[in-house]
Amino acid sequence: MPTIIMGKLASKIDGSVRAKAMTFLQKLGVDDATPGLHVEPIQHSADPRVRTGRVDEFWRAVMFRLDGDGETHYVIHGIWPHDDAIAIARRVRLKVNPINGLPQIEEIEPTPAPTPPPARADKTTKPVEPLFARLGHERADLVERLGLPEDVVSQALAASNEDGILDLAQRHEGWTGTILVDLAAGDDIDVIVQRMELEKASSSGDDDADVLQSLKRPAAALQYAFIDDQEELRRVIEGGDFGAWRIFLHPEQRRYVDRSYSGPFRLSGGAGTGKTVVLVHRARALARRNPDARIILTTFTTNLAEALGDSLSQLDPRVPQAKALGQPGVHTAGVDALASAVLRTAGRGLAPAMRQVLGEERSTPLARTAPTRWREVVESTGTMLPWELANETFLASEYAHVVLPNKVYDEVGYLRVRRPGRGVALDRAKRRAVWALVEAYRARCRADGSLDFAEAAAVAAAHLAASDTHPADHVLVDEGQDLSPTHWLLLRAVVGEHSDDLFVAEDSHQRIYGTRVVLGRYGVAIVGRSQRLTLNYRTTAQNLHYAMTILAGGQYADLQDEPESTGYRSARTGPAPVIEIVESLAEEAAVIVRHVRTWLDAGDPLENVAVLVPDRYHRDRVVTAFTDAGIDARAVDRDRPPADRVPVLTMHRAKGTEFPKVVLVAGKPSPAEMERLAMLDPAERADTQLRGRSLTYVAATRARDQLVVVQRS
Ligand SMILES: Nc1ncnc2c1ncn2[C@@H]1O[C@H](COP(=O)(O)OP(=O)(O)OP(=O)(O)O)[C@@H](O)[C@H]1O
Repeated sequence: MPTIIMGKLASKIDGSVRAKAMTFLQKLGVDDATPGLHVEPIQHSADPRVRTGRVDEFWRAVMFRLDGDGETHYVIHGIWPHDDAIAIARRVRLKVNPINGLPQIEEIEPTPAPTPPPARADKTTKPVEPLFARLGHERADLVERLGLPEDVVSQALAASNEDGILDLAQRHEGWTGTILVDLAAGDDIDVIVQRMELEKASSSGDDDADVLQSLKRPAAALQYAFIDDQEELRRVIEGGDFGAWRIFLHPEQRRYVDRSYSGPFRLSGGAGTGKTVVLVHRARALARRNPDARIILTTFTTNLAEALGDSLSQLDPRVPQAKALGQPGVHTAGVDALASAVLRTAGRGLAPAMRQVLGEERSTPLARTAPTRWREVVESTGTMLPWELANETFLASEYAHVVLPNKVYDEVGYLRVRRPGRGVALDRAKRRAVWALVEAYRARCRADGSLDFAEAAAVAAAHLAASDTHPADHVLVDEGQDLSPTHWLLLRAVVGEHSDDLFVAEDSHQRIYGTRVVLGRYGVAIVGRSQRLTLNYRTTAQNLHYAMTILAGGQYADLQDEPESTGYRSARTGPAPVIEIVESLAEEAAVIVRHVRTWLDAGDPLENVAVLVPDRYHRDRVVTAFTDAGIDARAVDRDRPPADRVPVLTMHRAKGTEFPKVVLVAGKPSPAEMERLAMLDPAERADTQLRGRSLTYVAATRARDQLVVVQRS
């Protein structure tokens, strides 16, 4: 039975021919002599291995037949109308690049590349030096060390700016385009050689076997996928460009998916760099390696966990998804739901853990304390603390970062405990006063029997640690920057300390909940096992530049307390973001409706367009404005974004989503918020402001192609 190797170009077939292409490839994968397929060589072709096949009376597939490893393989190059297909089949040749060992398609009479318009002679300005010259990239290195084709190098060396290079990269799929993007970002040649695992190919004397070998190299996976079975074939064809993440992984992504680590591993990377894609692939890889393994895929919220579960099913519906914690397969759940599952299973056995963490028991540990409880306590309890400490932001954070992780349950314990990284120093008197408020808080919780979210995770962690049972073999965490200390204690207790125990994806620029955490303080020792992704797959270079300006100047640190770097690049270009300044809420609504209507009139389906707003108040106003304008829109809360309406989401809810076109309402803090900020201690205030910027960054990076930002003057 021939093996099908799908090229990325071939996976982007015209929608009208998908079903027929599927039937053709299915039959080819069973027997290439099946009547009707007409798999035929082409006379006078540049490559004797080239074949065409009949998809229907109009469409033909262009392929290369390789007979290596004792089997027949077909590399599917693309599907075109009959005459085009014959012309293409005559001039293409599949070979191994002698410098970098990767598969390369050469065109004997290449279609002339569009020549950039000549720079207008302007005597007043100096001619712009091309980008690669400015970056110090030289022809010899590009050709002889990276293996880039001569004609591509000539065009790259002539490009005056990043846009020119990105345009060129978009015309060259696979390793060529990826290397061009890296070069435009200023990467060193050696770094690229190492990252892409480029290496001269040694010849075995059998050309077909050599090409097959090159197709198996990690960087070849950017462009070619070996199809295991019919189900996989269907997913590649139906997924088209949007499904590329399922099949064509970057060699770096592939490495993080497959590699084994001796302990916790951390993968950082900006918005849209494919962290979630790595996690989902890794969950599948772990499940395939050991079908009995109990794998947890977790994140901060239930909505995000649902999206992870959906992605896993899209990647591979055959991966067993475990319904409950502790079962074999992949169990996907929000981290607070995991805590609740541990508490539920423990039942009456929880009492010792509650006493250990809180010094007391709670009657209904499955009930969660109202989030307003700290405010009620501050408002109803007299205290000598200054207002910058007697507020819910400081107290909730002190409780979650110091009191609970250290299992402090009396004043003596609190007077002694270390408070690293808390920013605000507390003398003895202030500590006593803080503890009095903690006692008041606990008394109220005792009265209604509930645990708050941070307590629930702490108690669940203590219970597991005491029982010395680990309900998981591998834990994969997304949005790690948002998890609180007791979440980490819980995850550390859920899985034993062994290889591939914890794999954490995070982006400190996207921390929008809670206070910064340093993992090493909660038993998660990453040391030396940490890497970063930098290639943004989602956002155009223009939108990415805009999003990065939101972060400029902010002091961000990662989960290992190191300054977070940026240096992200995008492989796509598009229009510059549009910034609209408005003076009133009414004008804001009118501008939003106008942009959305323009997109819809141009043929965008409703679900391609999303509006992101600061809060629920704005959200409901925007939905009403759409309804008044006769546009179907829907406020998205706990449910998934609808398929047939314009979704309107708060920026918090937008985390983990993406849309081709986005209107972002940047908002302005309300007077009440300004007042709340002014009351905070300077360290807490700076952190709250940093989170605000992160929220806008998260929202701006949800746009794939076009972004409109609406700001109040
Ligand atoms: N190898 C790939 N080929 C094509 N598309 C990819 C690839 N990897 C990721 N993508 C696409 O890039 C987009 C961003 O990926 P993903 O959501 O994994 O990024 P992320 O780093 O988790 O982003 P965020 O932090 O913003 O949530 C998605 O549309 C995904 O399908």
